[in-house]
Amino acid sequence: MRTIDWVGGAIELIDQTLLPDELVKLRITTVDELVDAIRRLAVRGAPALGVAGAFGVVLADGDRKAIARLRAARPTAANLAWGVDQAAAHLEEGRKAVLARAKRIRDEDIAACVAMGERGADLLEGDRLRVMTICNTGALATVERGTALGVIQTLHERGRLAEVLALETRPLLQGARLTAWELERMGAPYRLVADSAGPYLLAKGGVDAVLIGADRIAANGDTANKIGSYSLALGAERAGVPFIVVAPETTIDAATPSGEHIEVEDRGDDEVVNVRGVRIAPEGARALNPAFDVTPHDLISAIVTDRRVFRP
Ligand SMILES: CSC[C@@H](O)[C@@H](O)C(=O)COP(=O)(O)O
Repeated sequence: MRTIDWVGGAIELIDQTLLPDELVKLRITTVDELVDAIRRLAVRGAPALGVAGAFGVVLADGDRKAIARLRAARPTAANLAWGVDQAAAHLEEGRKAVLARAKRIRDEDIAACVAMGERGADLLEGDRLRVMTICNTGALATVERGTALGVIQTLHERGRLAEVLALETRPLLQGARLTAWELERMGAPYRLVADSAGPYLLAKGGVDAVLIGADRIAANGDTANKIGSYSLALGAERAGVPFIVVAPETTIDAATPSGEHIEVEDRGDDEVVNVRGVRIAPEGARALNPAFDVTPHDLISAIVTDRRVFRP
């Protein structure tokens, strides 16, 4: 099953806001519907956003304003603007050429995830690995298989996975709702942990590697990823645990020199003061809600892409 695809002249994607309770596919036929799906995280994860952006240009039918709206729907994941630009570069050649480029981006993403899974699993040493991860970097964040969770799936398929510690990932619980759902379907052993338990569990020595994805990697290796990644990087360094970023080359933004230039999306108060529609803070409570943080390159042991391994 693909997270996102082009089916019968429209985008078909899994509505991730309904997981793990319901597995429902949305059929998207306009750019406005797609922008709405991206903003409310029905489709999410950097590589999946790249594919969504590319197919979205087909739906835009040459409307430059609609393409600009789509490109700006979420600012941090490099892949969204990249996918839009790649497809839009073929606008002069007509709709067929735009659709062909978008389909190639989808197919390249599938191949990239297979390559990252193998390269990441080859890089790790040991036979009974206990790994920690945050957010969701699985098939749901790509077209198939995923990035960091793709490495974990490959380890599981090779019989080398002892356990995954998956951070629940407040405020939107991508770890609890999506990663746990994917690990269940894989039949992989896992336990969920509260985000604040991450660095303590690293310090206690129960983890062999931290594997995360990336939303944007600056030219110097500084990496934006889901909020909470930075505290895991600090905890991993202190504990001497490898901290590994797994992302396709399409997430590398060579035009951004370092992390301080990365725009971090602020998603507003509601997601923090409410959990799945239930208010948990007093009326009038305000919140800060950065969706991502930036891990400096010196805290990263390796960046595994579909083509190579960087050691910053
Ligand atoms: C393979 S996905 C890499 C990242 O996009 C992922 O770790 C992440 O932070 C996603 O954030 P989200 O806000 O759910 O789109």
